[in-house]
Amino acid sequence: MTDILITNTKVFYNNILQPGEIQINDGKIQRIAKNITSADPDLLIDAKGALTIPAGIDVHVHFREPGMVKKEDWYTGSCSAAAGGTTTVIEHPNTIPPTISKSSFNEKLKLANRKSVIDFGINGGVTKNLESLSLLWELGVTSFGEIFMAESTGGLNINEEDFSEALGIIKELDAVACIHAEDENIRLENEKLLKHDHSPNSHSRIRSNLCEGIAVQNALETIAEKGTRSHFCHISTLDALGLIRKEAYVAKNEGRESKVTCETAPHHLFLSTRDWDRLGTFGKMNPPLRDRRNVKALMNAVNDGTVNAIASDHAPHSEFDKDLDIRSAPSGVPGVETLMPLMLMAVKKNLLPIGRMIEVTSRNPARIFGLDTKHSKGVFAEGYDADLIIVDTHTAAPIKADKLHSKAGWTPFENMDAIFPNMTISKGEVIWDGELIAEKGRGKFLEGNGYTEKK
Ligand SMILES: NC(=O)N[C@@H](CC(=O)O)C(=O)O
Ligand SMILES: [Zn+2]
Ligand SMILES: [Zn+2]
Repeated sequence: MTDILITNTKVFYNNILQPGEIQINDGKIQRIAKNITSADPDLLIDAKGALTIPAGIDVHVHFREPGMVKKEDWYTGSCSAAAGGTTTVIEHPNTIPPTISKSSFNEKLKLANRKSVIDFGINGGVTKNLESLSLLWELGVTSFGEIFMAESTGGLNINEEDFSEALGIIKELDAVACIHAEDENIRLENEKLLKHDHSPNSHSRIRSNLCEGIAVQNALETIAEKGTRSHFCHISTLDALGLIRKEAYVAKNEGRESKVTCETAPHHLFLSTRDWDRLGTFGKMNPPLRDRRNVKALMNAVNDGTVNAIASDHAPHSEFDKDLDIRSAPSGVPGVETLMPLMLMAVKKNLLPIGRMIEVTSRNPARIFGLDTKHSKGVFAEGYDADLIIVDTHTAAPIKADKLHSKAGWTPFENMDAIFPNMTISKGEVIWDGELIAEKGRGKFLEGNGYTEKK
């Protein structure tokens, strides 16, 4: 008995796009072949020539629960992901309370278990709680961070000494440190210099290219000293890319695997400082919008392998909260639902090949955080989770906030063309087909590598 058979589809398999059929059993991909005649499926999906590719794994989202459910919660955040073709997320710790202790972790886990419609990991926060990191690791956090080197939403930034000590502990645990790399001193200095300039784009100048570059450079020194596997969040500048590229090059020459990976966000790939006029304070995020030179370099870096993953940094804030002076408005933009649609659109525009898109939206995110080996995620092959989307690449349409499912109710990508999935399948279950058909709480917690069964 077969649960699902997808026919009349195209798959990216053995490095080429080709016609195929996919058989799904017990939530897993059972077979991928040209023709599967033996199956007797419960559900036959005729894709009518559309593409079937791995669903997104978004390793950087903020679902705001507990503490800020007016902005988002685990149900709306995960529904938003599902409707945009993402079936796995890793949620970051700057909630209220922040996820920095056993009790705050358990509180978040309970809420997520009750509400999430997709599978999820939870990251452990790193502040003054250095003595709690090993316990958080045993409780099952996916990785640590984002570790804030500078102030951002939630005020969890830490000083250099704690940063260095934290990386030492994370190395001992053999976990991954996710790093928000901006330099707090440079930020403060620039803020002082620009104290009379309250134009929205002053935010890009306060958190300058140098502000990110210096932070990445300092972090790389600590990483080299401690030997910690580290993942840079939302990289946005040429300067940072240069440093990360160099580290990868040196590692290769020395015949070792680099300990460093990085992600960039769709808002850094598809928006620029030109959008300040259109967006005003709604374009405020950390790190900030960059000029066209940086934006171009980022897409090149996605193609040449320097950028390993695309993650949304989904940071929902209400319109009411955003509608303030540039200094007072909170930083962050929603994006979990538009990540895959924008990346598919980029493929259509020949900005990157489909194979590379699949690598940066599912294969690499799974690999970096061990979701492939431990949880059968992010590999389009027999025996792996059937987390798939069916997309018709001819159906580009403008993004409209009122069609999205986040509580934010707005998007910085309004009216930009994107390709939304016709169908999202999570572990062999159709959870989106133009309508959400996912049961609240069906999503499963993906324990991290340090998880030890409670006795
Ligand atoms: N990116 C942002 O500007 N904001 C994020 C936090 C973060 O990722 O720094 C948020 O949680 O709002
Ligand atoms: Zn951040
Ligand atoms: Zn973030």
